[in-house]
Amino acid sequence: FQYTELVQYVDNHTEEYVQALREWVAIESDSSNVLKRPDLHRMMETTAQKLRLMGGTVELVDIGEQELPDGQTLALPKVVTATFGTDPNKHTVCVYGHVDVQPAKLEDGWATDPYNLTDINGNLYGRGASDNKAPVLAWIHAVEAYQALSVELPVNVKFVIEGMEETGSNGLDAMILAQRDTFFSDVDYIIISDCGWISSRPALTYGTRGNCYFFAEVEGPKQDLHSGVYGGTVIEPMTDLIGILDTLISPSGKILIPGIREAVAPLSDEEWKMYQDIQFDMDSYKSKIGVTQLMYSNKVDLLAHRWRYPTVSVHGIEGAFSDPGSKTVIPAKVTAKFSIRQVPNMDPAMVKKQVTDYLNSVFAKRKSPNKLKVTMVIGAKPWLADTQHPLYEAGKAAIKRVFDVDPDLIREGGTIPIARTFQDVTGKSIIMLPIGGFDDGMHSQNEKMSRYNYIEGTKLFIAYLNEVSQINKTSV
Ligand SMILES: C[C@H](N)C(=O)N[C@@H](Cc1c[nH]cn1)C(=O)O
Ligand SMILES: [Zn+2]
Ligand SMILES: [Zn+2]
Repeated sequence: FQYTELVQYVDNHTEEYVQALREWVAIESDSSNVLKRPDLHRMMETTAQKLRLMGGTVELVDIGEQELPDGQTLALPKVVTATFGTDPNKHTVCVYGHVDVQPAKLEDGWATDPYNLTDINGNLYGRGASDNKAPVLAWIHAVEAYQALSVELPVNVKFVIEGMEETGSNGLDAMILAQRDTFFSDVDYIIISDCGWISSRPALTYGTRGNCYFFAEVEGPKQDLHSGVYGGTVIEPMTDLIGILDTLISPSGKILIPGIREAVAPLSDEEWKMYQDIQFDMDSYKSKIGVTQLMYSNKVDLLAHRWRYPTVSVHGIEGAFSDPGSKTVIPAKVTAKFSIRQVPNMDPAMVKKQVTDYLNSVFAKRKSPNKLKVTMVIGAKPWLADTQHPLYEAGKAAIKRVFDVDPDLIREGGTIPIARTFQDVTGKSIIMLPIGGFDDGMHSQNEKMSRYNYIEGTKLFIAYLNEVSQINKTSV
């Protein structure tokens, strides 16, 4: 294994890698904004072209259309698949990633233009830098380094890169099912690098939470009304909506929807011990996010509620007045967006019923003439891996080689909607091998990827491919 030469190659091409990330970040591939759909299509084509230029067998797979809330349809971004090597004597890994991003606007409070990658003290700031463009590029560059030095790839490498992850991976489940016996038939392992470390120590991730995302719409008068002229005479949709939202979770974080907490798998002694052993500084966590108090004051409770208990988050209210200034209006129709992170043994179909029944019953008690409509727009299941699997041993060995430390074994509080589908449909084992930093600010203002994590992460992927090739085919 020519590790030294490969690492040298990476170090010599750092500026090209940063430039590649700059070009990708410049594409506003926001999957939640229908107006940005042409940019998202361009992002998928750009990704495919990079892989084509490397000589991969590349396809842009049409996954159909998405239906919008107003009944119109919109073409989904195609999924990029690529294959490098088909040697039946080698393992085949499939690297999954996404190149769509969360929304970002300078006026949200970014210090720099979110779509112009900006290097400040070795940190590369830009929307999607960490989530998930740099990790996808790092994987591509890892394969490219082998090719450039004419070092034979130790495993066959496939890629599945999608453009709808941030809105629930619409269309990807069906594509995986359709290609289970073709593209995925020779895949041995799936690797995902779409999460971050928990500290400055590298980590391996063995679980993600799922997510059930809801819209709750309350509709009243036929148009917005002057609050001075009509206030006090109409039953306001916003008051109804805030009233029912306030019944979802208590101030101390207890979910009030009947049946939700009962479904959660209990914390085992072994888990408690694992969390206890993780080095995690509560004070630096607090100072990083700018709060003086957290929901829990001890490490185990905090990590458990971050990773393996459900939570309710309220994200926004469509139709509500939210601009600067002091408009005096009664909005006629408002739609709350909230989500409930899912953990074993919750079931999204059950959660949909529990939430809908509960909100309807709470709303009925208000005896309001307004109309409530509850819909679940995403129902992603949680995912959990067996950390005893050789994939994790390979991960530990690769991290030891590159960083000379033992990794943290962690879970991810966020959701990678497709992880569970990969597991259930293909039956293959999955590992999450993150390279994002603990303070990258994914989904937030000033998201960044450090040069260090990007470049050392590329080396980690190079080393990992070699470690996976050492897994004994008969031992798994
Ligand atoms: C962890 C991953 N990088 C991510 O950010 N996933 C999103 C996916 C999602 C879930 N519901 C809607 N989108 C997330 O966890 O928010
Ligand atoms: Zn992501
Ligand atoms: Zn994300």
